[in-house]
Amino acid sequence: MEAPDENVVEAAQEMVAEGAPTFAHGAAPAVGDDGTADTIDPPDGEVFDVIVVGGGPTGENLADRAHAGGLSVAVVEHELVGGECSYWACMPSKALLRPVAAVADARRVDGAKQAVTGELDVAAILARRDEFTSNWKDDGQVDWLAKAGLCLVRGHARLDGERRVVVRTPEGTDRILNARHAVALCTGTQASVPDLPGVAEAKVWTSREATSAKHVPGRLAVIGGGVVAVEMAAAWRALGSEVTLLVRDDRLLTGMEPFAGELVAEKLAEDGVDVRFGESATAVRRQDDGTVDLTLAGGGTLTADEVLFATGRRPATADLGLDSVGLKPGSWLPVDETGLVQGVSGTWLYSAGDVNHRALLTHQGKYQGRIFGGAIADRAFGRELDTAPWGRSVATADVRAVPQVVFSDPEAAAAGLTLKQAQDQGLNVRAVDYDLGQVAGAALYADGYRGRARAVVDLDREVLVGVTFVGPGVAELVHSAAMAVAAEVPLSRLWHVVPAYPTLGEVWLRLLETYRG
Ligand SMILES: Cc1cc2nc3c(=O)[nH]c(=O)nc-3n(C[C@H](O)[C@H](O)[C@H](O)COP(=O)(O)OP(=O)(O)OC[C@H]3O[C@@H](n4cnc5c(N)ncnc54)[C@H](O)[C@@H]3O)c2cc1C
Ligand SMILES: NC(=O)c1ccc[n+]([C@@H]2O[C@H](COP(=O)([O-])OP(=O)(O)OC[C@H]3O[C@@H](n4cnc5c(N)ncnc54)[C@H](O)[C@@H]3O)[C@@H](O)[C@H]2O)c1
Repeated sequence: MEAPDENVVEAAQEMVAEGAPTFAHGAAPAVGDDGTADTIDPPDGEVFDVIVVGGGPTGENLADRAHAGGLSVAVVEHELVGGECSYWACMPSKALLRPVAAVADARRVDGAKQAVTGELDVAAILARRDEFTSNWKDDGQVDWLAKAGLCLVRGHARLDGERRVVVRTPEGTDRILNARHAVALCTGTQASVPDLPGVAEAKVWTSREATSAKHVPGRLAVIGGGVVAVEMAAAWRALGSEVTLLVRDDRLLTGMEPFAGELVAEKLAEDGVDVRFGESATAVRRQDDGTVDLTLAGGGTLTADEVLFATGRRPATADLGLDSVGLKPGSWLPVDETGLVQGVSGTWLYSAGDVNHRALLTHQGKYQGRIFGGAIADRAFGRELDTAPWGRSVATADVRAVPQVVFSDPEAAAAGLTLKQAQDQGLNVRAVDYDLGQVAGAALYADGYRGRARAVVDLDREVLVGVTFVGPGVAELVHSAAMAVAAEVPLSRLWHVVPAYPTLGEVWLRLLETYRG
């Protein structure tokens, strides 16, 4: 099976349909040739209108949009085209979790549960996961780049002053690229592991090992309480590991409404995960027999076969030549609303995706890629940008309407702000809550359905600024929430958006009825 790739399929179809040419290196048509563009006189090397560093989902989309806007684009990638998401993050993690959810759903329906008589087939799940990562080969995405008319440069890129990038190729030579208009840094993040005694020698797991492991560890200790910790604890528990989850906070998923973490923790514990709040490790030691001992902050030790540090991310900018443009190596790259890196003069240096720290999610990186790629082309051709909120050239949704799904059991799906985030922003809001189990569609979906929904209403404008659903099957509701929040649909009009009966979506009506009283 050829694994579908969420990052590229749509754009590939579009570009293939257009029959976009593959540029020879440096020979691409130059916008500067018409005399209207901002040009440079490169001392040496090849010249492109735009150089994109990092061929992850963000870089691919930004490159595609800049090219569609009429610019020649080089994409530099030092590992696999497709980035973290395709090989060690979204795709493999969801490939591990989907069979778990399918069986859990069947087990929640009387009449269906009787048909689930066996265990999960771990080997088949791992094999299917491997297919979804194309066995960690990027041929499919490399083909797409070529069809999209983008030039792939393999190697490690470093900035070397304004609009100049030096690429250390796999052969060990340096290739110099000059950008007429823009350099876009889309280098993503790496796992951030705390510098505990023994951690470097202990060969601990990060998200990379947790998503690509070929064997199920007997005992897995997971450190962290965020999305990676929750999803990977759920996946490996279902695949057979004894999992201990060490959470230094007093709840899981602190970025979401509190009830999300509560319901997820409850079910993880029911499924046999040992969830310990207010606990973390202070030292790690890999023993001669291969097991790992964790010294616990609260006293005592925990022995496991593997330990996963799911303790957040750091920007992949330590070896990117940032000092050559006055930026600090290893720092995040915050941007203005059009993607320009703050602290660098001119309109040539952009950053997009995880590395700018706006919203560490594939779909938001792709969104920024579309918006900033368009802004780069507009600036190159001297077109006026539309920078009003929700305008063509700004990534407003990053701050107002980010959707996210945690693929735990139950799923947690949210768009926009939590109640607390809205209050912290000074908005005059009210939370409207509803027990999802009371919705007919939910009762049909699963016997004894447990779930909850919250809408956060901006009382001054009577629009929604945030919506959260927690329960089996709610992932597919998230786009309705994102639409309501991003489109700022007045509640008076939402009243006319009639949910089909009997679906989970009827929760929308119940939330509105509860609000109206
Ligand atoms: C376990 C896990 C599960 C996740 N699940 C989801 C999910 O379900 N949904 C979701 O939306 N998000 C998910 N995420 C987050 C998602 O993976 C990231 O938001 C996304 O990958 C960011 O895309 P990016 O293109 O900005 O960066 P990346 O995907 O990290 O791509 C950056 C690319 O740049 C390359 N690069 C870096 N430095 C250089 C250099 N100097 N020279 C050349 N190339 C370079 C890298 O090799 C890489 O290919 C998950 C993350 C993890 C860890
Ligand atoms: N389904 C999805 O959308 C999905 C799935 C996985 C990851 N992601 C994204 O990837 C990013 C990374 O996820 P993550 O879970 O690694 O990071 P995170 O920042 O969401 O969570 C990190 C967790 O580690 C804990 N932690 C940090 N340092 C620690 C330390 N020294 N000791 C003990 N605990 C510590 C934090 O308290 C927190 O609970 C997130 O932004 C997330 O949105 C998304």
